[in-house]
Order: sequence, then structure tokens, then C-alpha cells
Amino acid sequence: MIVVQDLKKQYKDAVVLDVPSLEIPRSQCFGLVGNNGAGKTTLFRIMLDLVRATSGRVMLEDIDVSKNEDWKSRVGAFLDEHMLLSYLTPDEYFEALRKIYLLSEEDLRLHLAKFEELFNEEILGKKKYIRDLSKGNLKKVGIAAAMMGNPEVVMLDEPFENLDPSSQVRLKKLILQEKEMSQRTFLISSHDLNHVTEICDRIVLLEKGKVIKDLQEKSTMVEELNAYFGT
Ligand SMILES: Nc1ncnc2c1ncn2[C@@H]1O[C@H](COP(=O)(O)OP(=O)(O)OP(=O)(O)O)[C@@H](O)[C@H]1O
Repeated sequence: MIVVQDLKKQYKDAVVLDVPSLEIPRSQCFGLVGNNGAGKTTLFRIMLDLVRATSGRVMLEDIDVSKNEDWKSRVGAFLDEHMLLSYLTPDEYFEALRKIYLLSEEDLRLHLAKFEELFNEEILGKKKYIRDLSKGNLKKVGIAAAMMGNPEVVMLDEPFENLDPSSQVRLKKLILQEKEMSQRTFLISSHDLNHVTEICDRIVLLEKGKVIKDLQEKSTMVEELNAYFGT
């Protein structure tokens, strides 16, 4: 369970995030939507202790993520390309992570096999550095890396952005499979209302840093979001 308590982030006079309370139960696929600047990435960055909150806290189980490091082995995330080692090839990068996560070569092979369709023969076995990959292929590397090491929680910021239509469908399939086979909690931010509502059990709508809708009824989610965004 992830618990957000009295969380505020302020830059000078601007309050960019103000979430009094939010609970994300284990194995929920939690979608986060909102217009540009709503605070989605800021919330993820605070959850990963990449940015310090002005006040309040994020707890993973009973761990305050800003006060204790023990949550780090339980969380995988891909927010942006800065999280990758761009001077490595994808193969070298996955191999480095394999050693960090103490996985066997077979574990890594099995993990990457799940991404075979999504990678579409563009990622592995090529002698191309991560820095030279297309934006979509870079995202695929980041997503595969975020799911390594069997994390309890996976956070993905805009995972569908820059993916071609077939890759978007393949990624949705992959997340749905992972959801079914593991007890993983997914936190996914997206501007793509159709994709996010299709895979998530719950959608939280942020606007100017505040939660203005918390939708848990699958049958009416798309309708409510379309009405809000005027789409
Ligand atoms: N370092 C910073 N200094 C000042 N303001 C910041 C800083 N980082 C983020 N902000 C502001 O915080 C607000 C929330 O930004 P955030 O990136 O979290 O939004 P978002 O919902 O992820 O937006 P998008 O959909 O455009 O990615 C924005 O107004 C942004 O300008």
C-alpha cells in the first residue's frame, strides 16, 4: 500500500501539488491523468524521493520514502531518459542491471523474452548506444528496465508517448499480463485516456496540483474523463 499524507510541493509562491490524502492498495493499476502542468510528474518524483516535498509524506507500506532507503529494492520506475545510462547499448544496460539486481543470466533472458514483441527486433543485439535510439525505442528500454528485479511497484510516466500504434497495443497487453501474473502495483500517468482507462482499475484526475476526481467505476471512467477534457 502506498499512502500519501498531507503532501504539498511549492516552488516559491506557487503550490504545484496539494494532496491531503491518497491511498493506493497493493496490486492496483493506478492511472494518473491531468492537463500539462497538473503535477503528475511531480507526484511521481516525490514518491521516488527525487524531489523533496515542502510538507507531508509518501509512505510505501510503513516506510517514509524520504527518510529510509529500504523501499528502493521494491520499486521500479521509468520517468524519463535521464534514468538510463545512455553511453551503454541496451544489452550492456540490461546486463549491468542484472548484476545490480543479482539476477541469473536465465532470469534476464526470461525477463527480456516478455518484451520480445514490444522490442520488435529493434533493441537487442544491435550495436547501437541508448543515446542513439529513437524516442520510442528508448522508452521501451526504460520500461523493460523498470520491471526488472521483480519490483512490487512499477511507476511509468507517459509510457505510451512516442510509441507507434502497434507498440502501444503491445505495451497494454504486456502490462495487463504482468498485472494478471504478479501482484505488482502499477502507477501510470498518461495523456492517452483510452489506453489508461483500458488498463487501469482506477483513475485519479489531477488539476493544478489537486485531486479533483478519483474514478473507480470502470464502466463510466471514459465518459467522465471525456466530459471533463471536452474530448
Ligand atoms: N523545478 C521547478 N521549479 C519551478 N516549477 C516547477 C519545477 N518543477 C516543476 N514545476 C512546476 O510544477 C508544475 C507541475 O509540473 P509537472 O511536471 O509535475 O506536471 P505534469 O502534470 O507532469 O505535466 P505534463 O503533462 O506537461 O508532463 C508545473 O507548473 C511546473 O512548471
